[in-house]
Amino acid sequence: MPSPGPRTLYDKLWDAHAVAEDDGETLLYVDLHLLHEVTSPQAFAGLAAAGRTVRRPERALALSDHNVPTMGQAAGPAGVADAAARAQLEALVDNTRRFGIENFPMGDPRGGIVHVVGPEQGRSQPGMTIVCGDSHTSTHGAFGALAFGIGTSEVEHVLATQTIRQRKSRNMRICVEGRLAPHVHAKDLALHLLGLVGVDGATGHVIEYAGAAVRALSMEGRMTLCNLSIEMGARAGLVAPDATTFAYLEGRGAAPGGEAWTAALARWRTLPSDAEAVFERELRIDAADVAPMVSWGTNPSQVIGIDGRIPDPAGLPSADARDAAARALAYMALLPGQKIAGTRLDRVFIGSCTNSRIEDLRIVADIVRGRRVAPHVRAMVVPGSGLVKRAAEAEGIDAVLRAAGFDWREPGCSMCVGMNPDRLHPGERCAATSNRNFENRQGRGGRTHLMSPALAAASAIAGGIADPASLD
Ligand SMILES: CC(C)[C@H](C(=O)O)[C@@H](O)C(=O)O
Ligand code: SF4
Repeated sequence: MPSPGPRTLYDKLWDAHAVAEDDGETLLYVDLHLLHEVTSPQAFAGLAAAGRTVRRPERALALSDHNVPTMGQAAGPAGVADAAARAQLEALVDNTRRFGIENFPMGDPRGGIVHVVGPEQGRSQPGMTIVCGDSHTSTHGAFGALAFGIGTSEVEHVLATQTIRQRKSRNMRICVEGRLAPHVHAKDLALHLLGLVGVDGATGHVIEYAGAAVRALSMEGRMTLCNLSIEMGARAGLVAPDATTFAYLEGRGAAPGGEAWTAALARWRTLPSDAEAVFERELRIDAADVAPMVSWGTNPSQVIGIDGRIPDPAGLPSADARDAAARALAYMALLPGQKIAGTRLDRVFIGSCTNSRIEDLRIVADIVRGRRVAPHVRAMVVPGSGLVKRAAEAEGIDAVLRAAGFDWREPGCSMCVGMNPDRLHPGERCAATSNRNFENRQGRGGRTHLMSPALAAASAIAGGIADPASLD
């Protein structure tokens, strides 16, 4: 049932996919179902046990990313030492073969992190509904697609029916006017917004990012921004499709070609929110107020600018916030009032579905070219896909990184999450370009500071948390 009157981008996506209503819930048609090895084995097992088939196998794509080691991938799943990881990787190969789903297995050059590969292959397109058993599915909203994470039982439901039950969220718009300063990137904007909105401040909402500073972002930047929407509690993040979106998609594998491209463009141009559309919540910020950001705590809203000092829990408004901050500081081994810049690091991790695309790696290479990683730091760069890796190698980025002392790895989630051999040791402090700094996430007792690739690169060189401007 189309909503009456002017509609937002979200309303339009919703209306175009609603196939039935029941008791306040809507059954939405799913255009693209992305799968990975961790949240799909039970779904396939359930499907097989019920004697069901996959309704539209051509609308699914499977990737192996969380469990894969980032060295020696050519050996395939059989070469994975951890038995549980190996079983999940092998199950994905078997299940996709059995049900006729396209799969880029471990070691396939087209493979990599699901949220990097979908867009790269041209599978993620404006106007679509996209789901995956993974919270950071919000990334694909950068294309003007309604993209959100689902649970394993829902993965089974989508496999069987190509639909998903949903309750409609409220519309929220974040307008970012003006221009980001030099060395300030989409990641800084996302962390800045997290600091303002909080980790559950956007619960029950779908956020549309708008304004001149968002329009000026590349597709890579928009993906980084939408990726972190889930950390604010939002159901999804969205950017209206425009010339930047179309230029990124034109000629990409699965993107429409010829007359279908012209028809798609005409359709996609109708998607942006109507001028009179109403958003239940609006937030406006000036891009010039966004500093290079760093997290100091154990959730991604606990952030400060690179020139800032660690906050004093005693100054926080509620008992809960004071307790959370005190606990975070104890875990992170940081003191109130301490400057964040200069905090000594053991490790640097550049990668993850937040920041492992070619543009991210170019930024890193530009900063570290001709410099050396500090001797006490172990730094690694993990491209988001095999194709990002190849593109970087064709540009000589790998050579620049290796010469600076970085480890250059094969694609995967890697040290974003401790599900593969790339982990922090207890007590190690790491600058990371990923999206979650939860306790023990990068390895038991590991301490994570979230930041942009630019800051992570500068920090690797300086040996402690550093502003790239300090190297200029
Ligand atoms: C393993 C997976 C279910 C999880 C997610 O949903 O986000 C992971 O990708 C993460 O980033 O924590
Ligand atoms: S890179 Fe990290 S955040 Fe992204 S899907 Fe993998 S584990 Fe999740």
